[in-house]
Amino acid sequence: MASVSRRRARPLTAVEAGRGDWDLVVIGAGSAGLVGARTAAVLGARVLLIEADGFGGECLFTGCVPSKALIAAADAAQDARDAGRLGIHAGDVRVDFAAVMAHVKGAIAAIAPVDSPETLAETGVYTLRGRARFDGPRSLVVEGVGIRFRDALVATGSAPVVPEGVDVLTNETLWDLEELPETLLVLGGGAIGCEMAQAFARLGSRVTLVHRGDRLLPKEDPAASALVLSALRADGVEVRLGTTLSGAEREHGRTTARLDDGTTAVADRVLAALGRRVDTTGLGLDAAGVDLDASGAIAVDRTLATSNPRVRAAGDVTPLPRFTHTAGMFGSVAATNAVLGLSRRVRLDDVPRVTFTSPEVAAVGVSTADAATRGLRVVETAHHDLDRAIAEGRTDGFTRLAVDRKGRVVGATIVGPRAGESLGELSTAVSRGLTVRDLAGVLHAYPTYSDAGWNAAVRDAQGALRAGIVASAIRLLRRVRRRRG
Ligand SMILES: Cc1cc2nc3c(=O)[nH]c(=O)nc-3n(C[C@H](O)[C@H](O)[C@H](O)COP(=O)(O)OP(=O)(O)OC[C@H]3O[C@@H](n4cnc5c(N)ncnc54)[C@H](O)[C@@H]3O)c2cc1C
Ligand SMILES: NC(=O)c1ccc[n+]([C@@H]2O[C@H](COP(=O)([O-])OP(=O)(O)OC[C@H]3O[C@@H](n4cnc5c(N)ncnc54)[C@H](O)[C@@H]3O)[C@@H](O)[C@H]2O)c1
Repeated sequence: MASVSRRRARPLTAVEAGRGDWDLVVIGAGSAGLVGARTAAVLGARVLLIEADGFGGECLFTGCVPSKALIAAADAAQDARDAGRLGIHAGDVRVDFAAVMAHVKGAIAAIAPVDSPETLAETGVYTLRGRARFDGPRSLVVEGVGIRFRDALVATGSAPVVPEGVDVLTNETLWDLEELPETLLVLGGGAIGCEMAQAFARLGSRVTLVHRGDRLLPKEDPAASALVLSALRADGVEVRLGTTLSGAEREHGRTTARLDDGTTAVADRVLAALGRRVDTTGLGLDAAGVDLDASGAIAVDRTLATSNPRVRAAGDVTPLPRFTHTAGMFGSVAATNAVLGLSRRVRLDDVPRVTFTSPEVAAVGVSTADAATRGLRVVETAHHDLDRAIAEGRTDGFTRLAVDRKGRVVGATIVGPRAGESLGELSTAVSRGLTVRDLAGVLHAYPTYSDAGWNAAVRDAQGALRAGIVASAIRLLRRVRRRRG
């Protein structure tokens, strides 16, 4: 055992790292790698975390944090414009884009210290800045220095898909904008496309969104897609469905995009939100004996093992659901399995997801749209019937639960303000196999958006009282009570 790992954890040079005797080497300090490394350290392992760029990864620098900070500013602008509907007149709304971007950068700066090498050292994680490449099944190289490991966790993330030959912004470059584009063309109607199209429209850009599918957010309940489409159009976004980019020319600082339906769209800037690709070129996976799947992602089983039993993978580099919370949870499971020699499996049937449009779309488990084909029933509260939504004048939404034959909640979709906050309870229900009766029996504070799921559960539980053995028991008790006078 080399000298470094007996001392207190700290940032290392490659030469120092090369002298270590590592239980676990983690490649990539994004959500998966950070949580994986911290978990390993908590379990007492000698763990080295290697990062080529910024400790914090995509979520912190180019993903969740900047996008949600921008959305907060955009929503503030829209709330001010919209306040007239409640009798409040704020006057003309002026957007200071430089200040908005300063807020975005401030949010990143405020969170960054949590993921810094110094903070990681306090939790027992050694760190190394540099790009890692495997040169064998139990070894890798950073800056020409060989580092041996007992186990490794690959958490190197993904990159945006970009159309060939078109000058586009992506989530990696969007945050360098110094001026609000007067016109913006957004390609793709998934989470990034919808969130950013609405945010830029609310900040004052004229936005066109081009999506090849026939509905936005194709992974969600179609009723949610329809509400988001209406909301985007109400915010002034021109949404073109069922078409895609076939080519583009850039002249005089503007892009003319040709679409395959024969139309064109002209914009100052184009944002590509076309999904993700995994690029493991340069990672030496051949030398490590780690196989890829057909999409180019690292193939893993549910224990997050790769084809090399000493190498695990987690986060966007795998084909599993690509979110910060899955990256973190799966990174932790992979690290636990590596450090303790366990085979804990990750679950995919209770993964929650939230799209931060206005209204938000939050879902967990089985899609409520698939309920009928799976023999499930759907119980629902339309937000037109929800007192909190009525009080706020935000009734375009619903809360739907998919329920199996045993009464267990196996899926949910919520569309409405703060839907992501209401989802936690329904995620617990799906994850822990709770029934609608369990939910109905929990007192909920009034008036809240989480009332919607509760009300649906109460109605459903009351329905059950009118049938079968429970109804017979109730009738009997009623009769006995009457006889007693
Ligand atoms: C605009 C946008 C908004 C998003 N919003 C949300 C959201 O609201 N909620 C949500 O849950 N998810 C969101 N996501 C998804 C989320 O950001 C990702 O799923 C998550 O960050 C993936 O984490 P990761 O650890 O797998 O990869 P990453 O965070 O990409 O980390 C990989 C790290 O590996 C490093 N690396 C790569 N190769 C090497 C190498 N050879 N050697 C050393 N280091 C290397 C990289 O520099 C990087 O830091 C969003 C994504 C985008 C793009
Ligand atoms: N709130 C969140 O949790 C959140 C927010 C943003 C991003 N993310 C994650 O980031 C990742 C990337 O998001 P994304 O929105 O880029 O990907 P996505 O795969 O969710 O959506 C891309 C959409 O673009 C469409 N598309 C693809 N090629 C097209 C083309 N040539 N022309 C027109 N449309 C085309 C696809 O049909 C798809 O629906 C996802 O894994 C997502 O989960 C999550």
